[in-house]
Amino acid sequence: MSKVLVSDPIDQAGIDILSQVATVDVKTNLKPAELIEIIGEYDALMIRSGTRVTQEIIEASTQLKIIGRAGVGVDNVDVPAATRKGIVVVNSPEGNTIAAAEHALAMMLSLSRHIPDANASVKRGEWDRKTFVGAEVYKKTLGIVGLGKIGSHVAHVAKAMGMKLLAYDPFISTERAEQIGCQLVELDLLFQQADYITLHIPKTPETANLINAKTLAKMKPTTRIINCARGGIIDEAALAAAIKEGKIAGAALDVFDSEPLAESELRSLGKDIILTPHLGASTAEAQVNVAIDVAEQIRDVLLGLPARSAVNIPGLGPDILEELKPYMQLAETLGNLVGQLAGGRVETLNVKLQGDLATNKSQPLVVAALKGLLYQALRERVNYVNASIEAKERGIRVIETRDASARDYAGSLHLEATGTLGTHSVTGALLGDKEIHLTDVDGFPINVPPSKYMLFTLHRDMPGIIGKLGSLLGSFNVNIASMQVGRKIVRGDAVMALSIDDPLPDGILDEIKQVSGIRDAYTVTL
Ligand SMILES: NC(=O)C1=CN([C@@H]2O[C@H](COP(=O)(O)OP(=O)(O)OC[C@H]3O[C@@H](n4cnc5c(N)ncnc54)[C@H](O)[C@@H]3O)[C@@H](O)[C@H]2O)C=CC1
Ligand SMILES: O=C(O)CCC(=O)C(=O)O
Repeated sequence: MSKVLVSDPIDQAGIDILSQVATVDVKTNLKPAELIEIIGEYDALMIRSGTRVTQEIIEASTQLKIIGRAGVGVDNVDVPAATRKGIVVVNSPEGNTIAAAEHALAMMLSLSRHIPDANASVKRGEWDRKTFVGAEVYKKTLGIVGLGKIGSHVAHVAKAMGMKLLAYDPFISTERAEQIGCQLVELDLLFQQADYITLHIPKTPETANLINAKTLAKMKPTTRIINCARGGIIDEAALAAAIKEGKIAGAALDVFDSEPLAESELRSLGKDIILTPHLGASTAEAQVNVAIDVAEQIRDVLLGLPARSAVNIPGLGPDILEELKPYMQLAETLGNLVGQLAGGRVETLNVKLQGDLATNKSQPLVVAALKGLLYQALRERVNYVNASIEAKERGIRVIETRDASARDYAGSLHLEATGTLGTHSVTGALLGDKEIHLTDVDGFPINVPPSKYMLFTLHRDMPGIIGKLGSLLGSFNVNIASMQVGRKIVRGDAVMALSIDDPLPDGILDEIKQVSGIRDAYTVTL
């Protein structure tokens, strides 16, 4: 019989499902070394946010087939390490949506009416009606950052409370925002106008410290901020200072840079701040939902069936999966790349399956390309199951074509996306021992393996331009790992693809675009 380790508190409904097919051990509060010691015995691991599944733990496993996260965020799992070992990672993308949205709304109202402090004062035996005069949310402006599942539900309820809704989400179309009753605006305008700001975004390099001293300075002295998304999106020291100095009115936080929250200035801000210990998903209903959702997937995978919300490996039959697996990664990488070249708000994605890939069996590659395209917006929350639905909800038109006659490589994939930065295309194939290569960018032939940080330029093919770009990057201490130029005719237009060792520091892209002969420049992180 298979063995499942449950290392965080999980609702009994989940344990009951697992027990149908496996011996279940519930061992919570394990230290990393203890988990490493015992993980070799288990076929499946079920967690919430308390267990950090590091590369070391994954490497110590010998028969682990699946890691199930009873919740949304899989940021406590080293997903790439699991993928390398062929371990499926699943989550419950929607099981706690309502719980988290309601927590954010409860935080907004509690903060406005000082409920936690008023309650504490009555319980101390006081009757103070002056200190706790609050503010109404009716007719106030709510700025929603991140209009995904939770942000949309918050919008729905806030609208019913008579609030005016502004939203910022670079991956959502204006039409979709309007359907939800929100006006899509730029972030600065939202910061300037909102009376309440609620965050519903993943923590990514782009969103880390999004609320900082500079952005706090743009807000009104009456603004209140709610964060039930992820710690680290707010610079906590800057937030504490802004509240203390009266630059904003207050904040309600459920998540923190480091959890549990240690010594912190945030604790000393009285009624202007509410702190809860990551309770967004902690409702009886959500815990039953996520436990059942994830336990069912673990049960299915242990029975050899596909998982419905796999974050990393699709739920395909083993023979198809074996054949397509290397191409799935190619499709995801190209989707991620073309999405960034086209700008966040992609309207159309053309996927052309070429050569040996021009068959019906390759259809999952279209889904993989969409998963890659949506990665910048949804991170680990996009999977092979929800990618098409998420794309549809975002108004992305997907056009799929096949060309068996394209024979430059055995099989290749051509993606073209139209977004805020115009129309861009990339082609890729697998070379040698299945290494991914970009073979074309915007119609210019190249041959480079993609790397984590890349810079692309469209320029005139003329003497000295490569040197100028190299010196400019050197002056900012940016190290070039490799560089290749693709051109169709000598001294015509050309594309340069550079792999760089680190992300491009802020502001350099604009300087690159000023270099004479360079028409455009794009930077991507893969
Ligand atoms: N406090 C808690 O217990 C819980 C917290 N969460 C967290 O709440 C957050 C939102 O979750 P969902 O709504 O389910 O996710 P979702 O994936 O449905 O929505 C996230 C939205 O953020 C947008 N986004 C991505 N990058 C952005 C950026 N740079 N600026 C603005 N928008 C951006 C995406 O386009 C997407 O629409 C996640 O961080 C999740 O981990 C979720 C459940 C419980
Ligand atoms: O498991 C929990 O309580 C945390 C929920 C959460 O943050 C998530 O699902 O992303």
